[in-house]
Amino acid sequence: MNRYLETNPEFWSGRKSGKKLYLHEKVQCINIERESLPKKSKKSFTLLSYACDEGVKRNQGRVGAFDGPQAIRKALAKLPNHLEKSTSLVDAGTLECIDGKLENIQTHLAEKVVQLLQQDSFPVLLGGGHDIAYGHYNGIKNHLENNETIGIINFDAHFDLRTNKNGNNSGTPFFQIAEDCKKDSTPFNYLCLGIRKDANDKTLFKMASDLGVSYIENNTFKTHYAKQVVQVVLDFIREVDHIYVTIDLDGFSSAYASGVSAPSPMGFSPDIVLETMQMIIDSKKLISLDIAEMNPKYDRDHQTAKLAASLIHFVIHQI
Ligand SMILES: N=CN[C@@H](CCC(=O)O)C(=O)O
Ligand SMILES: [Mn+2]
Ligand SMILES: [Mn+2]
Repeated sequence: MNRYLETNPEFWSGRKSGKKLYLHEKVQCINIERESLPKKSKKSFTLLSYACDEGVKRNQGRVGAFDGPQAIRKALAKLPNHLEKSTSLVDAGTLECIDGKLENIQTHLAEKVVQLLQQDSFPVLLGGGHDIAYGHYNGIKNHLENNETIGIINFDAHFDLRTNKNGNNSGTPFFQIAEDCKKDSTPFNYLCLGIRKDANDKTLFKMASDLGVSYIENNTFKTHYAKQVVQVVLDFIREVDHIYVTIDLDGFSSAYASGVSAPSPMGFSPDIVLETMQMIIDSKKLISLDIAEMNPKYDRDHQTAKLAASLIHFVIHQI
């Protein structure tokens, strides 16, 4: 069984201004099984949590990502609110995987994503293992018309193109999407930014090459090589109708993000991620976002949760 829980507004706490100066004062907690999202807002962002580390466990990783969404929410609550009054920020609650039935929660997540997109809200999904991506992508796909194309941009140290012949896990989501694309005769548009040669074996590089995956390795995914990065990203964006962005926190250097299952000592830095995100936002094609692999158990001084919160803060204020 997996279950849906609405968020207790008390989870959103911080400095009190009485003037909505902070996000905890701006956010509205809604039970999306029973209520609709606010209607009159010009822009709308909806946070939805995926509390699940079953995929990490199956992939032999360090568990703890179940508590990731709550750690991000706590950090986000304290950040200042610069959103327009007419913009809504909703916390639509949490899907919890409590019985190990990962495949069910991915289906449930896809249904919820459809629901948010149909109400014209921009989904911000909080993970949870990177298996969040399979449910998330399916929600976007089910919402769109058949002929509309989706480009996936994954900020990650890993391709996550492992086969799911023994079940879905945090290392298989993009392989599964590629297989579905083959079945549906639709293109598989996948760009990975920050791939580590020391964290993906030869079979994964071969799989990426066989599937026509575009990627930039972590030694080039730096502001120093901004020109090259811009070229690759813009070329990718041009070819698709919509962009789904997924940020695996383990792509960041562990100097910034220790709180993950599989840390990257020589991962990327926040500045190149922000530059790339700005480009994606400017394209007006960004349809949905998730942040995956947050694992508070290994976080130092809440730095990873704060980094995740700052990334979300950036996106919701730049769109
Ligand atoms: N989502 C993470 N996937 C990585 C984990 C790597 C590791 O455990 O070291 C992967 O399967 O490649
Ligand atoms: Mn990763
Ligand atoms: Mn990943």
